[in-house]
Amino acid sequence: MQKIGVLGAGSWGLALSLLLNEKGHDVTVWCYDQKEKDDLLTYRENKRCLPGIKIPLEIHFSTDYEECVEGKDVVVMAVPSKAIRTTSEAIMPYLEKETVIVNVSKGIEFETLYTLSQVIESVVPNKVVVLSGPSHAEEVARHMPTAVVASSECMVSAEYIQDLFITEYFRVYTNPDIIGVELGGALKNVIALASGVAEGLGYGDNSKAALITRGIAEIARLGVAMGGNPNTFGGLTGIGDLIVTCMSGHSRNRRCGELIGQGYTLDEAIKKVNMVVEGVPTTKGAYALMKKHNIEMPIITAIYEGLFENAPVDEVVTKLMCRDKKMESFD
Ligand SMILES: NC(=O)C1=CN([C@@H]2O[C@H](COP(=O)(O)OP(=O)(O)OC[C@H]3O[C@@H](n4cnc5c(N)ncnc54)[C@H](O)[C@@H]3O)[C@@H](O)[C@H]2O)C=CC1
Ligand SMILES: O=C(CO)COP(=O)(O)O
Repeated sequence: MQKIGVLGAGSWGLALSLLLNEKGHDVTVWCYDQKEKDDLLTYRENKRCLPGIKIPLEIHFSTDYEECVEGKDVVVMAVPSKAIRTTSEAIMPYLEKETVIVNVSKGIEFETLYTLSQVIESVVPNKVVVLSGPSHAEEVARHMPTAVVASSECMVSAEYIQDLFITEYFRVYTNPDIIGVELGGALKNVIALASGVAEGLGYGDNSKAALITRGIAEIARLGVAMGGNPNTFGGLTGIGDLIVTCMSGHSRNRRCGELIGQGYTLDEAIKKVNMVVEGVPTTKGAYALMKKHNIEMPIITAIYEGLFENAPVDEVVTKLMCRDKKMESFD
């Protein structure tokens, strides 16, 4: 039995806590505030983001970092990307040096343009593993077969986390290409916003197939420029996660885009989704990375202009479709 702290009591933190508890581990979940903790203790369910999933009594809840981090073998970071740095700083005094950190959050820190493992590593000296892939919490919590990837610069740590999480319904591969794995997981959320907008505008499956296919070309172009292995973008954390997020009714990013396509403002759409929509802050980071690496990313540019420069959606679509004609390329 391993002692595990899970930071974040939203849908993903809870789905992974359930899995680890089923495997016989001792799990303590850090809650953002007293109300989140009280509701979980009262209802043994998170009605906001995982309704209908009961949380067993063996899973503990706390708002105290010390209780969730000190003496743990593994600490799972499942807070929104914007809170990864402050959370890393807050847990630093309680972390033991052997504790392995698993980041399951997806995003880019805008101020530094770091991936989230880079943010964590800039604060704490511990080994960091990224767990990523096509994995909606709503399905994992219901034991629906899912396959993901554990990635780290330290393969011993990646294999430890592979063993920790693997079950008959949750298959975990390893991949040493941490930058490729993380960029795939972060950037797919921006393309999923675009897929949602297409849905909201009443477009069909052709449009979504085009966004997915050209979207992965953009993600891979940036990912390779930043040192990622091109093969990673054809795998679970690349095209796999992009497909599920662009197509699934569970996706928060796709839903947010759909609402925007239907005419809601960005703020209204985020409020209606009522869970973290990582594609929105990630669009800013992706756009800045595109400029920094001098790369062409037309879909990400279109989403940036639509979200942050108030470009009307129909103009954005026309601009995207009427660019100079060219040969199909995959790099
Ligand atoms: N929900 C899913 O199916 C999956 C989510 N992810 C990623 O996991 C991360 C968390 O997502 P969800 O669990 O869906 O989010 P959520 O919105 O359901 O919950 C996030 C949790 O983080 C904590 N939190 C909220 N605001 C905070 C803040 N300002 N500072 C510190 N903690 C805060 C709270 O405990 C909250 O319940 C995101 O980066 C998401 O992209 C990755 C794979 C699957
Ligand atoms: O990363 C995810 C699935 O792999 C979750 O995506 P959403 O945040 O869009 O629901």
